[in-house]
Amino acid sequence: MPVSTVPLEPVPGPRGLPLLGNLPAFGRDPLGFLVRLRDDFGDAVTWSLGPKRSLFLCHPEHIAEFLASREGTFELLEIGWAIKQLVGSSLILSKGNDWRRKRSLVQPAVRPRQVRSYAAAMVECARAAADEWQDGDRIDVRQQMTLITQRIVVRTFFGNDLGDRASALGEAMAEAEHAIGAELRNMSFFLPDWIHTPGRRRLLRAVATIDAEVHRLIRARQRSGDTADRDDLLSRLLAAHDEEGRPLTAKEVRDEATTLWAAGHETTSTALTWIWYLLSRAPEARRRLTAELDQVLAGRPPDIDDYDRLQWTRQIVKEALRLYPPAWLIPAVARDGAAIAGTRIPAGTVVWCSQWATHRDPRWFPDPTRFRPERWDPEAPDAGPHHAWYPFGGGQRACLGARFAQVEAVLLLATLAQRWSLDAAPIDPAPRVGLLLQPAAPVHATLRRH
Ligand code: HEM
Repeated sequence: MPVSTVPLEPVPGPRGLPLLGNLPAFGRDPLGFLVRLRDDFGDAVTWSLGPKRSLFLCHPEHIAEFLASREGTFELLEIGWAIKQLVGSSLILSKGNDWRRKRSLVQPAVRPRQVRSYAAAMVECARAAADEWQDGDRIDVRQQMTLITQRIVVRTFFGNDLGDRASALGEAMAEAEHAIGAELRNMSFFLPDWIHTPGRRRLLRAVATIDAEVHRLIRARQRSGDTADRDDLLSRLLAAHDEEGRPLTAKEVRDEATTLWAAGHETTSTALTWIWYLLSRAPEARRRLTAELDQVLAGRPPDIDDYDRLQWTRQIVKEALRLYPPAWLIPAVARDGAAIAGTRIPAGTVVWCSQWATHRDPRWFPDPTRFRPERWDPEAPDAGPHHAWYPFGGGQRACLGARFAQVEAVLLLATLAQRWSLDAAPIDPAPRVGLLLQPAAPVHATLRRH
């Protein structure tokens, strides 16, 4: 585990209200609040979220050490009833040995070799969408990107088994995600579990549809017994065995597949929405993108071997993930013995770091609010220490789908930008805060065929 060489000297942050602490200020403008903590107080700021003592970390070395120690001296912050309904007891909510077992069983389904086998489906789904577009059409970018990432999930996770049930499952998933987002935004996660608001009832109905569909697919696969011959994610999960030879149960397979779906498609479609928005305002970056696609692909569709060759395309994705990281906050609760840079953190303290605050820190990224993919040029990098960029988190609990997501974003951008130019209308660049950082208003773009 990396141990920080930068001393940790926590200082008190802004004064808060009795009982509520800084919760109202945080609730009003979470992103602005965190940036003010960083600018006005420094690298390690204590503040309070209701009665809970919190510590906000801003220095990349402290953040790296914090992320790396989470499976030892920190534990997950409980995030409530709604997410549990969707993901059950999946690895994302598990701890200790249970988490280790599940992570090791799920990992093979998304490791780089496996992602290679999903790449063709990613490109096909993007091409199918690009075929449906018409010159001059005005599209809702997020809606279109979500449609494509949903199709990719359906294909790469379940093969072609879903048939015409794909849209029912997709709609149920979208409904469940919407209900969870609303629960977080309305702060209803503070309500006791037994209170079923209309939003919670909608969530339960959507989850019932998801359960029925996914269990139907699992039973069909188990009956046909052909998981070894198939390359989709569901087959990989059904074929996985732990060290003692135990497979995942059907319920565990359902929980992990649903988690990967939920964790994996809206994050990527959000990232792509920001990418198109940023490219619309960066003509030089677009020109370089077109030139790279012409030179590397010469009119043919991209494949997985192009991923490494599409250097500028990857830089665009990386820079967009810096400026608008879909996941923007990582909390964990200190246990006995927690320490960072040798300084003890009292048990029960909620420790936070925020990709938004670190990625926009001028010490690590000069001119931090500007979209400059060239800062990632391999010959002349102009970006801070390695850990100053962490859209996928870090340490043992780092995003399991980071490779999947990056390959998907690069191949989708290449496939679509090869044929289409998107001119997005300006919107307020400040994002809307929810589980993910979304554009505050729909991003509408006019399509122009190359
Ligand atoms: C741009 C897209 C994505 C972003 C920005 C993103 C970001 C993140 C972040 C920040 C975490 C928490 C990491 C930590 O606590 O250190 C995470 C966890 C996770 N992500 Fe992603 N993710 C993306 C795409 C995906 C995809 C495509 C999948 C699956 C196919 C996925 C599956 C997961 C899982 C399973 C976890 C939980 C890991 C664990 O607790 O052990 N993510 N992701």
